[in-house]
Amino acid sequence: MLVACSGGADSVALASALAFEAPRLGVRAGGVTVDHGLQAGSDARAAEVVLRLRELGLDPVESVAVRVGREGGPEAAARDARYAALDAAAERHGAAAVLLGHTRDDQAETVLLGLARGSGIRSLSGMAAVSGAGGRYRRPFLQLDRQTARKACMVQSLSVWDDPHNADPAYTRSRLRHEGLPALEKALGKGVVEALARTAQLSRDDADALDAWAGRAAAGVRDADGRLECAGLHALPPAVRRRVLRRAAIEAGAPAGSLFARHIEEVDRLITGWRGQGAINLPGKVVARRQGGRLVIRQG
Ligand SMILES: Nc1ncnc2c1ncn2[C@@H]1O[C@H](COP(=O)(O)OP(=O)(O)OP(=O)(O)O)[C@@H](O)[C@H]1O
Repeated sequence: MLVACSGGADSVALASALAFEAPRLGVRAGGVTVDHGLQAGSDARAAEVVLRLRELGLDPVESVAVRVGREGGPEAAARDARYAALDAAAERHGAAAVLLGHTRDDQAETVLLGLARGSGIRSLSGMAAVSGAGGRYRRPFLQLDRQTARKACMVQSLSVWDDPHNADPAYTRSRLRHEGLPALEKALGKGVVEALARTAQLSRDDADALDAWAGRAAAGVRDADGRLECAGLHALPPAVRRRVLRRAAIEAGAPAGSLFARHIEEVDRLITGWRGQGAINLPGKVVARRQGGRLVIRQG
């Protein structure tokens, strides 16, 4: 197992927990830190994290420098580069799992961000405890509050580094962390973070059930040429129909990350609205076109 450590309290606490548990679990435990190169001195900090991980007894430990592109904004680009580097590190070391330090507070923030975007329940289900190809990514602290992780570091005198981005009001997530959630806790009580994390779990179960339903429904409305029958689609509950449409768009080559609810709603109106004919352009050069009683979604 490899722990992905930024040097922040959450992932340092996780690294220490992994080092402690590894002998009992009978696993070899290592660590990796990613240097995004976005701030002056980030390489020195990465070297410091490597030292700390070694002191905890983790082996192998490495720091990986990545080049962050600009696509989708700096936060998204850094995340993409980080996951690519973590994937490569897992391959290099033959690691079955990469542990991430996301906590219940991160989960609550993710749910609120989804709510504010007007997303469906898949977004409200936040981060999964297990994700990635072959279930590589694990988030063992997803039920743990951030304060406990911080305390664990203090009790063990583990030095941690606070990413200045996490406190920078220019970032939506940071405003939510430092202003939004405390205000919500003041108004609604301390249990709000835990409640939001529970919402995430309930939404995940519901979203999984709807996805399974949509998988079966898709087979029922598709003709031999892969076109979708509008009458069959129309008869489906909207939540299932939108999932069938989304799945068809992704199969036609639309990148899942750029396919938003508003795109699917537009395609949905080709079936349910007055626009009997017409075409909707989707990301990835995919076009959804109504042809009489059929809907064709393919590369345009
Ligand atoms: N530069 C990095 N190198 C390695 N892993 C990272 C890095 N940045 C983030 N991670 C991993 O992703 C998790 C979530 O990171 P994120 O920045 O979203 O949250 P955070 O609350 O700042 O976490 P932390 O307190 O551990 O830095 C971290 O706990 C860690 O496991």
